[in-house]
Amino acid sequence: MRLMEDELFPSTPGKFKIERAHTINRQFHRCFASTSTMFLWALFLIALTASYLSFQSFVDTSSRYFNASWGGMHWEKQIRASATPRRPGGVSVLVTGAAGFVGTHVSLALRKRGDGVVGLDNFNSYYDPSLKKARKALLTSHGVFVVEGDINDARLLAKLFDVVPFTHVMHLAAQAGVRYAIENPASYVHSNIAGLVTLLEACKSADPQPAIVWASSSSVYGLNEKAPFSEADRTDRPASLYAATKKAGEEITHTYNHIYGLSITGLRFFTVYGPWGRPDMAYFSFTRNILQGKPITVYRGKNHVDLARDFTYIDDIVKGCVASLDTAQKSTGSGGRKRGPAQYRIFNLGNTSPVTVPALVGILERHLKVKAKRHVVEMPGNGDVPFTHANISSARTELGYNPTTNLEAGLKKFVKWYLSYYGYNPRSGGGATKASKSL
Ligand SMILES: O=C(O)[C@H]1O[C@H](OP(=O)(O)OP(=O)(O)OC[C@H]2O[C@@H](n3ccc(=O)[nH]c3=O)[C@H](O)[C@@H]2O)[C@H](O)[C@@H](O)[C@H]1O
Repeated sequence: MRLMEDELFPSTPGKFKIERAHTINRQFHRCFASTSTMFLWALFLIALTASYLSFQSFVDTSSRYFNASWGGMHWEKQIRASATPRRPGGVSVLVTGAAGFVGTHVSLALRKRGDGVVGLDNFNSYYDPSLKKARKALLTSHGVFVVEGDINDARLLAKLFDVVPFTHVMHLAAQAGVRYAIENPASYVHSNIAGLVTLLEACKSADPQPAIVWASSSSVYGLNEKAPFSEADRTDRPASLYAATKKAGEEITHTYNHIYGLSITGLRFFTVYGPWGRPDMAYFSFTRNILQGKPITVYRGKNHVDLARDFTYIDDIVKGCVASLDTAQKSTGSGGRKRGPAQYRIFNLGNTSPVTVPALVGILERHLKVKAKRHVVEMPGNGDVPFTHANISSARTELGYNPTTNLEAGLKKFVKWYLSYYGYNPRSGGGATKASKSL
């Protein structure tokens, strides 16, 4: 085997060879010297890149910190102040979806009687976020602090429970709307399944564990034909993905109740309407179109049967929500472990008197004093059910729930609010022209 030395010092001695050997030797040292210089340069470049990257990450972290909509001592102080009850025996409630329709009303009702309330809302653009901002402004004016954040943000939830020992969670954040699920199915999984689980994980780990009251839906009855709908009826035939995610929510909350001892109350809301309502709902969009002289599409069921809903006025729903909070027993777990069986309830919150969609349009025409341009079409197969009708005897017995507002009276209040909020200008129905400060 030839050694490297043999290459440099060939076996036959001679001047040339010796000189050549010296030359090679010099080249070797030069080469070695340049390699070590390169090595130093490489080291220098690596160090430079590393300092640049760590500086970048420092800038990123700092800007995230400074741009974050939550966190910091001032923020924590605001959260604590908002969560502190102002009456003896008052409760401290985290309301998710607080800038939503039901969330705003429930938060205000709790605040007005002296409970501590902190709101959480992601202000997504499913419908006009300016309406959500106006609701937030209303809450702020009543001393309710609303955090801008998502129920999927586990860090934020952990922080909120770290700052405040909430006694209750009123979980109203959700992707609502029956027919929109055809367009954006993932949003239902994101909010109604993944978001719910993230919230329950935070609640289960919180110390103390809060009692949870949350919004299920009348839509879980799906293709049920037995009327009125009772809590014990079948709910395994949902007609829309929305309904399926709400039904899944009932199963998921049951699991957390069973494993971790979380106190759970699920409320099946029946087509809730009223002031500060949701623009995607029929009564709201019909009002806008009627005032703008645009046609409205009225769906009709099979064999020309009118569709009907057990429309429920917001004030009645709020009473049901508050009564649910008041009658909720404490969760039994701690440190993420169940210590005993916990309460699990499901209630219908409806009005018990279904009204057909054409009759709803008739009431709106009277209150608005404008005739609607009705465009009647067959109900598309996109998740709608022909009718809903609540049996509310359980809620009556256990919550003292007693709805008192019929559709005629409720829509009168809605129209009054609509005109005060959007103004009489028929072109302004899509955006706020003035924000009312009262309900
Ligand atoms: O109780 C619930 O669990 C749900 O209530 C609500 O759903 P729905 O009862 O479907 O209300 P909503 O859309 O106002 O349609 C009312 C009627 O108008 C008909 N309808 C609707 C739109 C239209 O353009 N034309 C029409 O005839 C339509 O066919 C229907 O017959 C909530 O949106 C939902 O989030 C959920 O909470």
